[in-house]
Amino acid sequence: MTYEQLIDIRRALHRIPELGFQEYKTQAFLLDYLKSLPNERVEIKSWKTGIFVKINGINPAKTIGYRADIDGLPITEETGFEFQSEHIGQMHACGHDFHMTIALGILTHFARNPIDDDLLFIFQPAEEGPGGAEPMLQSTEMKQWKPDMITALHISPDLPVGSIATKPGLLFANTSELYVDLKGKGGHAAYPHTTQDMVVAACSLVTQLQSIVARNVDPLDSAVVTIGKIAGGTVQNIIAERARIEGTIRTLSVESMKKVKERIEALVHGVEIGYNCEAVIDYGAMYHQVFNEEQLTDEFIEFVNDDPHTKFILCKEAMTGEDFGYMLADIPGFMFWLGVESEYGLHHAKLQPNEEAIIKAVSLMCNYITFKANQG
Ligand SMILES: CC(=O)N[C@@H](CCC[C@H](N)C(=O)O)C(=O)O
Repeated sequence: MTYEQLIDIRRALHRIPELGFQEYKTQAFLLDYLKSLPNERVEIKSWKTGIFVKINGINPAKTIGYRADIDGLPITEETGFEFQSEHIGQMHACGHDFHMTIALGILTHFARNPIDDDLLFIFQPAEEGPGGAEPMLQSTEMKQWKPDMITALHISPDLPVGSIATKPGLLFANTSELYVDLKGKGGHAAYPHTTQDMVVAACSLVTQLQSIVARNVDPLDSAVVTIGKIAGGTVQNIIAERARIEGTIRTLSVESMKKVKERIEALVHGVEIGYNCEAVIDYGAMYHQVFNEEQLTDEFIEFVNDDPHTKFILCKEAMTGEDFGYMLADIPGFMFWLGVESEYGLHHAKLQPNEEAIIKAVSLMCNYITFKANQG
């Protein structure tokens, strides 16, 4: 595929971001493109709003897997691009338009130039939530076509174009969403003594939650408790009967996740008593940590280091979450960052990843997959 074709695909996908398990237009776009490929060796199976694509090898000894996530985020885009999102309130602000385009670029190369091994491309819905990797892993399609190794990339706005970063072992954190619904007794703004104000209770809870990382987690360990949304009340002169906070928890170990949740539960219970209200906690979706298999990752690092067009950066683990962690817990493989240098970061309305990174990633991964297939 040419540079221009890749850019056209990325921009077309960028226009139509959709939230988890609602990726209907995205799936239709991908299927349309896939059907245009030489079909002697290509098998396609839709799974919910995702897709499995198998490219049958000439003399397969193994199956190499490659996963791309396909969902967008509930953010109103502010890039001002001519190809800006057509879906108000939704944006590819985590680079999944890049991820899909790169996967299509690699896949197209091997559909036209088959190699010995079988290849499995996975276009996975709902990475941002509630999680598509785990159910896809359990699907009959995956059981039938299960790869022997698997890889995936994520764009990194912090790194320069032409660079790749990863590390063996732990790369991304364990995650859990967090929702707390508070219910008290609302009433007239002028009679607070007859009510239990859930705006005040929610604000107090958010402040108290900050003490968990500061005072309950070992400073040499790491954790994140972020509240991304707080909502409550109706108008300025009614005391709120209900409030809701929404957040996410990140830890580097399963034990720390357990401890952080215990502290959250204790603080929420304290708010129930202190503010005379009812509280319900829901942990929503939880993601397994991303843990890179050592041998394959070391080999990939060596491969990248030998590539004169790519700079390798050994990175630290990040508090990002990725449900690709479920696939890596079952199939040997690794994940890595792709440098796309953007002034604005992931999950920002002005994220502007540099498109030059797309063709570089396609070329690197075509070479890597060929190298793996040549190992027999
Ligand atoms: C790569 C990335 O940004 N992933 C998301 C995964 C979100 C998981 C879940 N919805 C949560 O918020 O816990 C991330 O925010 O790290």
